Amino acid sequence: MMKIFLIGFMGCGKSTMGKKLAVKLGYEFIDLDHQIEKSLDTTIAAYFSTHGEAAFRKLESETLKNFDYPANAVVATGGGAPCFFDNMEWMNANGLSVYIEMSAAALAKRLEGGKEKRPLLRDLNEAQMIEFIESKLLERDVFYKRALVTVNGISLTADAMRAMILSRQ
Ligand SMILES: Nc1ncnc2c1ncn2[C@@H]1O[C@H](COP(=O)(O)OP(=O)(O)O)[C@@H](O)[C@H]1O
Ligand SMILES: O=C(O)C1=C[C@@H](OP(=O)(O)O)[C@@H](O)[C@H](O)C1
Ligand SMILES: [Mg+2]
Repeated sequence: MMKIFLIGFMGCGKSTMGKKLAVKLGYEFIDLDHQIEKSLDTTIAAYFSTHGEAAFRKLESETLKNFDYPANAVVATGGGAPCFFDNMEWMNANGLSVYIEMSAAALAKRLEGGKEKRPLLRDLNEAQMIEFIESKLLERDVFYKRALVTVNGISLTADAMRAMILSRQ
């Protein structure tokens, strides 16, 4: 039984690489944000604007801890998940956490086209984006650094992730 939790800032590739890694490992892929949207029958952006971030964080933590995981799974978490409640400790106690690390500048480039579905970014202009990412990354890095494995998100491949993970088992 193995659960791999992918963590890292918005845009580092948790959802994209998670799907590919799951195929490589023959594990199931679970995107916690998609699970939350499915259970709410609305988007995270819409939920944020009607209920606020605190309500979302509660729901996120409950989904993370109470999801009926298959035996072997690659789990893409949301970028804020490790930074609230005891979520990071829970992940480390229940699986292998993998931090996909990237610089603020590289993240800003990646996120240019993906702002709309991310409520924390959608209202920011280009200058505000880089400023926000820099300060938020600094604040969150202390949580991300508790991951059991760290990989660099630039030119990351599913094969490289697989090799890194298998070497830890
Ligand atoms: N390894 C990668 N190389 C290049 N682009 C990537 C990579 N991983 C993700 N992307 C792109 O970056 C953007 C954000 O990816 P996504 O998987 O949604 O990130 P996250 O789930 O961590 O927020 C998407 O446009 C995706 O196509
Ligand atoms: O960093 C965050 O606080 C968030 C990241 C998002 O997921 P991605 O990291 O997959 O974009 C999503 O959970 C929500 O918009 C909040
Ligand atoms: Mg994602």
